[in-house]
Amino acid sequence: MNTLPGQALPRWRRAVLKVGSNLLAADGGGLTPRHAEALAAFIAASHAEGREVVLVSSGAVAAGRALLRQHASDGGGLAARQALAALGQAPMIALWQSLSARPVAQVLLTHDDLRNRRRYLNARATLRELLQLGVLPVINENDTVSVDELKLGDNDNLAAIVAALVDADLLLIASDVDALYSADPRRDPAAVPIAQVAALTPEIVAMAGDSGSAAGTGGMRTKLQAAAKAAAAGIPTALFSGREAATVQALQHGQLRGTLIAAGSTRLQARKYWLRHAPAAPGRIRIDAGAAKALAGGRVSLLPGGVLGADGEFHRGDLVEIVDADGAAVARGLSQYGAAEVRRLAGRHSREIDGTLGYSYGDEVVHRDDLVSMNRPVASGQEIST
Ligand SMILES: Nc1ncnc2c1ncn2[C@@H]1O[C@H](COP(=O)(O)OP(=O)(O)O)[C@@H](O)[C@H]1O
Ligand SMILES: N[C@@H](CCC(=O)OP(=O)(O)O)C(=O)O
Repeated sequence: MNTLPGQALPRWRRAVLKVGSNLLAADGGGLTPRHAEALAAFIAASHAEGREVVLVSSGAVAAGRALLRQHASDGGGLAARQALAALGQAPMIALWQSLSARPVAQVLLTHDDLRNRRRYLNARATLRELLQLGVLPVINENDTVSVDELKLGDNDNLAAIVAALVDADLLLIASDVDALYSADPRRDPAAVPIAQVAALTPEIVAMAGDSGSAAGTGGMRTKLQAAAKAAAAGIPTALFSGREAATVQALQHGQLRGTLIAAGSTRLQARKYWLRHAPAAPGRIRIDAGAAKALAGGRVSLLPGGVLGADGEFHRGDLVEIVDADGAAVARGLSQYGAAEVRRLAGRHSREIDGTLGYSYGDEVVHRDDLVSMNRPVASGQEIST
C-alpha cells in the first residue's frame, strides 16, 4: 500500500506515459485490461482537457508468450524473444484500442532509428502529425530488428528518448511498484519510499535494483537511467504505481503519489542551451531583413520566403548558423532541408516546396521548436512550445 503523501505534479501539456509489462500482464500470463483501464481513462481525460499523451507500452513479449504457451515452449533465446514480441504486438495494440474511443496508432522504433538524423526527424514528424490528428500513438521497441547492438534495451529508456523527441514536458512511468525505494522492496523489507529526487546522485542510483519478475526487463535501474536522460533534456519524471486506480486518478487532479525526479533545468532551457552551444555544421543559411527581425523577436519558424540562400554543405537535420545579409549571426537551428534544397527553396512560398523539390518535409526551413535566437537570453520559465 502506498504510504507516500500526495505532491503536486509539475504542470504539463504533453506527456509520455510508459506502461510496463508487469502492469499489462499482471496475472502472470497474457495481457489483462485490469490496470490498463484506469491508465486509458487517464489518457482520455487528459485528452479531453486539451493535453497530449504519447504512450510507450511494453507487453508484446508477455502477450506473445501467453499465446505460444498454448502451442509450444518458446526456447528463451534472443530470436525466441523477438518472435514472441512479433506475435504479441497486435494483441498489445488491440488491448489499448479496446480501451480507447480514439483511434490508436502503432509506432515501432529502434535505437538505430533515433540515432540516424533523418529517421529521427521523420519519427518526430510522424508523431507530431499523429498528435495533431487526435490519434493516440502507442510506441514499442521494434524487437524484430533490434539485435543487441541496436537495442535500446528497454522501454524505460525508449520512453525518455521519445519524451525528448516529442518535446514532452513530463515523463510518467507507471510500474508495479509505487515509488523508488531506498532498496529493492521485494528483497529488503526495511526499504523506504522516496518522494522526491532533486538530482540523480551515485547514492540514489545505487538504490536501484533490477526487475523482480520474468515479465519486466530493466527494474528500477533502467527507470533511473530514463529519468537521467529526461532530466538532461529538461524533463521531470514521475514514477508511480499503475496498480492503484486511485493513484492513477489522482494524476488527473495534478497529484502524484509516487516519486518525482526533478529536471536540472527547464526543457526549453536545456534545448536552447544545446542549440546555442552544440557544434554547428559547416554551412549557414542567409536570411533577409524581415526574417531576421522576426527571428530576433523569438518563437517563430523560418519559412523559405525569408531565405536568401545557403552557403557550404549541410544535411537535413543538421544544426546550422542563420545569418543576415551582412553575415551577422541571427539564430541557430536544425534545418529541415539540406543546403542544396535550401538554395532551391530560397525566396519561395511554403506552398511551392512540393512543386520545387517534388516532396516536402514541412512548411518550415527551421521549425520554431528547433531554433534559438542569438540575441535573446534563454530566460527561465519561458512558455512551453506547442
Ligand atoms: N530501489 C527500488 N525501488 C523500487 N523498485 C525496485 C528497486 N530496485 C528494484 N526494483 C524492482 O523494479 C521493479 C519494477 O521494474 P520492472 O520489473 O522492470 O517493471 P516494468 O515492467 O514496470 O518496467 C519492481 O517491481 C521492483 O521489484
Ligand atoms: N518490447 C518489449 C518490452 C521490453 C521492456 O522494456 O519491458 P518492461 O521492462 O516491462 O517495460 C515488449 O513489448 O515486451
